[in-house]
Amino acid sequence: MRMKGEIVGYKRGVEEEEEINTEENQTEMVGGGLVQSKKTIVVGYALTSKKTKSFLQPKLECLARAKGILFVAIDQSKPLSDQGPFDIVLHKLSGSKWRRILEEYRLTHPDVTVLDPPDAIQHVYNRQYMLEDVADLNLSDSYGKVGVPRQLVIEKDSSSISDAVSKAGLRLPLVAKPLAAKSHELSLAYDKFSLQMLEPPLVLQEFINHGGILFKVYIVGEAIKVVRRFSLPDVSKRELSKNPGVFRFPRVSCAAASADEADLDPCVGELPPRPLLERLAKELRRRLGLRLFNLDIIRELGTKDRFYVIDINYFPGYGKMPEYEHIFTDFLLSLVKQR
Ligand SMILES: Nc1ncnc2c1ncn2[C@@H]1O[C@H](COP(=O)(O)OP(=O)(O)OP(=O)(O)O)[C@@H](O)[C@H]1O
Ligand SMILES: O=P(O)(O)O[C@H]1[C@H](OP(=O)(O)O)[C@@H](OP(=O)(O)O)[C@@H](O)[C@@H](O)[C@@H]1OP(=O)(O)O
Ligand SMILES: [Mg+2]
Ligand SMILES: [Mg+2]
Repeated sequence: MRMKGEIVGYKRGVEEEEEINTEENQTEMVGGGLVQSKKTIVVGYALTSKKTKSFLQPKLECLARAKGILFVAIDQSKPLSDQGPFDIVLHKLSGSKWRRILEEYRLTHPDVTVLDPPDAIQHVYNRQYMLEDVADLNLSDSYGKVGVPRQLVIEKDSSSISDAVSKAGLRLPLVAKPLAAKSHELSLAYDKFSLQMLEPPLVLQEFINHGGILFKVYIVGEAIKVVRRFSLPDVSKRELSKNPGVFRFPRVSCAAASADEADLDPCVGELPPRPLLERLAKELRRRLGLRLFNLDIIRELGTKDRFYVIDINYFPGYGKMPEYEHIFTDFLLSLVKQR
């Protein structure tokens, strides 16, 4: 058991350090310098080794330590309640066994913040439901309109896809995405005949021309950070008629380079209006019950303010988000303050 974990003797004056207003927070003068002893915030993490490497970079751990936050790896071979005690549990692991462990832990440790609830994460791991809340929200104000592309779920039977597409009135080209959001093999279908080559279960989504630029909107609690990435290029009517077939992309988004420094047509590269994103993020945080996620948003080509959310990812690659170490540590501190 951790005895009221404390960092003792930490010298103030580190630029990034912030005051933590907890009762345990004490300061005292020692040897002429202001030395602080305060409660350490212990964050247990259960992440894949890939995620640990990309997320838990030295710059994050260093700044966290300076702010009194300690990251501790969760040992999956031991009972969770025998570890810690944690103030926060950060996780992104798959499997029903892990989900059950976490659910039980949440019930027996209501004072620990589990980021995020397993059920809420499962909801966005299925592309059938992932965008439902965005569609229901139907956000439209003076800053713009946010929707989702029309889509159709195909559970099985590839021979029926063409009929289902006609019946639903979906327009080609269509993006075919595996139903499981953690699978990233995408296809672009240019003609109806080729649709039978696709392998269900999948969602078929209308492809929206967007000038080849995508906005990644990273959300960390109340904080929002937007970056530009290169995306799939537009498909012209001419191309559509001349190139029948299905084009497969093993992992489109992974290869997508940052477009923040690119010389872009302002009509394409201009970031979505901040107030619109603030409203969208606030609503989705509440409706999805998540605090750590990102949205892939595109602007329909030829429009100024018609946006589509095409993907939502739980605990995305924050290591690629500018200033993530500041944003993330501030967020962790705010969680403890709120309590
Ligand atoms: N409806 C659409 N219209 C236009 N382009 C799209 C559409 N859906 C997907 N794309 C393009 O395909 C890429 C991958 O799609 P999506 O983001 O849904 O896949 P993903 O594998 O879940 O990505 P990530 O790695 O972000 O989780 C997008 O980044 C975008 O370039
Ligand atoms: O690996 P990366 O750092 O690129 O992060 C990606 C992350 O992979 P990881 O969490 O498994 O590492 C993906 O998660 P899964 O779909 O596999 O759950 C997904 O969230 C992507 O959207 C992230 O890319 P980003 O959207 O931030 O560009
Ligand atoms: Mg994506
Ligand atoms: Mg995704």
